[in-house]
Amino acid sequence: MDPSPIREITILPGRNRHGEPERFDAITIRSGDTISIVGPTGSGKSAFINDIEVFARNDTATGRTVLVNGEYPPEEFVRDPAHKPVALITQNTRCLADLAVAEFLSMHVRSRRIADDGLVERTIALANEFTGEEIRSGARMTALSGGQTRSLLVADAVLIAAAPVLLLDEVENAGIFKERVIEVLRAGGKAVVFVTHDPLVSLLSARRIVMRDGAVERVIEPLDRENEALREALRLDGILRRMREQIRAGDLITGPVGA
Ligand SMILES: Nc1ncnc2c1ncn2[C@@H]1O[C@H](COP(=O)(O)OP(=O)(O)OP(=O)(O)O)[C@@H](O)[C@H]1O
Repeated sequence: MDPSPIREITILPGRNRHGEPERFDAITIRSGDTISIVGPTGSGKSAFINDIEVFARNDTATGRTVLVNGEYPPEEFVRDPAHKPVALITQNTRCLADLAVAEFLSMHVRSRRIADDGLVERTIALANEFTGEEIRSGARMTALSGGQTRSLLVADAVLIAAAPVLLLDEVENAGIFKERVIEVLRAGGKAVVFVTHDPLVSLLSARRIVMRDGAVERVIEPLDRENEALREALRLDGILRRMREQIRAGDLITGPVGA
């Protein structure tokens, strides 16, 4: 029998790097939530999402505990990839299967016993909404670029694994359209937690967790107080995106850039 659906994931405080207790009560993640984890290098951002990925029970370096629907999660959530409700995608996520993209996805569809003929094509189409470099169904998985691989794995996590919670560890640096990813995840009722150094991703998230010294230092919910900053970040991101494309295409960038 399938474990009951996830309503919420709760993170209970642990300790900072010096063994002192963290000063938050509990952080709850629900469907549709967008959360960014920010803070200096080495402040414990990845450790925070790794605690969620492994459903920590005071058994990791941070001493945090992660509950599902207010209880310790069932064993399948932790051990069985087919039931795991959390998908973690990092910059280092690589695919070792030497298969064509469509074969790889079909294998995943079959292993989950999903009867849906168009699912593989829809997954590739969704991945192509996330990346500017088109992924073709016949391409080898091992030949995809970093941005293509992560776009495909996000699309796979959304449509085939159907994970309700996505943890994305600094995936934005490598050729992914972050706005589109956030839009799709939000519309699909996913909860998404980003570890990020990118101001736009942080501003697009509804909540921001600030890490320092291995601990959660603050949880910020800006509501609409950052709307102006968000508008500006979107404008600047658009300029940078166009420049990146022109540079990649070998063009010389002349004339006004702010249009
Ligand atoms: N509360 C803690 N107690 C003890 N060790 C911790 C704690 N939090 C994080 N660490 C350890 O500190 C190191 C750095 O943490 P982490 O990789 O999570 O930082 P980060 O903010 O993701 O850094 P970067 O921005 O460079 O990716 C890791 O080895 C991690 O296991």
